[in-house]
Amino acid sequence: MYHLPQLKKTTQINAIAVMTSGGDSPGMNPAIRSVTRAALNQGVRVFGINRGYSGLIIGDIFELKSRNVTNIVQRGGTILKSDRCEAFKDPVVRHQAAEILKEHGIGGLIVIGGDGSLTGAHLLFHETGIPVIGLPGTIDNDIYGTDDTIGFDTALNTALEAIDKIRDTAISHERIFLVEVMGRNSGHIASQVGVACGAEMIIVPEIDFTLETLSFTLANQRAEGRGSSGIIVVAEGPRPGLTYRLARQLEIDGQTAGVCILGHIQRGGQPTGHDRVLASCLGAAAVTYLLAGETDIMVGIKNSKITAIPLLDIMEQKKPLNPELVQLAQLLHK
Ligand SMILES: Nc1ncnc2c1ncn2[C@@H]1O[C@H](COP(=O)(O)OP(=O)(O)OP(=O)(O)O)[C@@H](O)[C@H]1O
Ligand SMILES: O=P(O)(O)OC[C@H]1O[C@](O)(CO)[C@@H](O)[C@@H]1O
Ligand SMILES: [Mg+2]
Repeated sequence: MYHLPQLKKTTQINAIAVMTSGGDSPGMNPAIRSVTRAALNQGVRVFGINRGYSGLIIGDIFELKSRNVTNIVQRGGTILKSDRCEAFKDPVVRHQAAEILKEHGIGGLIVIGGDGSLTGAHLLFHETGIPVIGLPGTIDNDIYGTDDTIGFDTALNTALEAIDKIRDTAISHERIFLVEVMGRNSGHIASQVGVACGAEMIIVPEIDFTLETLSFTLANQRAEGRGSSGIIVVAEGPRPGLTYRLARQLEIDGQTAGVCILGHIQRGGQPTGHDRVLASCLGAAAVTYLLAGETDIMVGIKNSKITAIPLLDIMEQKKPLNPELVQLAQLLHK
């Protein structure tokens, strides 16, 4: 069980805002609920910002009452909606956003999102002085400084449910399937999904490869007689179409493989119990930190403890992938 921070309210903040930004993730709703109710219980007003930074810069802001977050703890997606907002990368626009927050009397902002969203939050504080607290809300689990992110566990289980079904067909028809999971810049989903589904091979952007060597390795594994069917988990990576390119290479080399792109199914659905508890604890902790005068931090999990990590670290450092998982999957498949 996580222990919540025991800090007293030391600021004069009497209104805060909350938003979700970047790709949605299952667990954003319980996080919004927790932030809202934790603040209201301390006599602090709460404002919801629609569509992340896109809503902030046009003042799409409304007051959240306790009833607005009723019955959302179990719901996927985000009641506040989410977006990617190119305009927020402009410092002039960030200054305009700060003015809008001040006009509403908002003394602090809680941003639930991925590494990009938290970078935006850091810059907003750094340039305008608006206190910000980040919450790690992304299925990618690619945020430096936290072992876990809200939505990762649900996405992992959604992918596994799909892959277990694909494996039934793979076994029946003695076929190989290349299954693409999300992760444009990181292989955290792929590596954990790969181990958990018993994949024959895991392909991630953090580990260099060429299509030719992958195809060659697979051909060798086949030659060693490692079963007539198989699942290869591929992280989508930065260039769209990787999984199809790999299938084509296999075909050139005389092998055949089916392709399944899991896509946005991984971002939807009811959050797991794990993600609901994580979101509820981190949401309440974010409010505690903000009202105690902390700013420019993300509230995350390190070694099973709730921890505050400077947003600057998140912006400057990349979370390393544990290559042992990729090797373990291969070892366990032998
Ligand atoms: N360097 C930056 N400066 C200012 N704002 C940024 C910056 N990077 C990202 N943002 C803001 O955060 C938004 C979301 O970022 P991004 O698309 O990287 O997703 P994310 O938050 O990392 O979530 P995920 O990767 O889970 O989809 C961007 O559209 C932009 O509004
Ligand atoms: O289709 P969209 O919304 O751009 O999202 C795709 C990206 O978002 C993520 O799913 C994270 O939310 C990445 O893994 C993926 O590359
Ligand atoms: Mg990201």
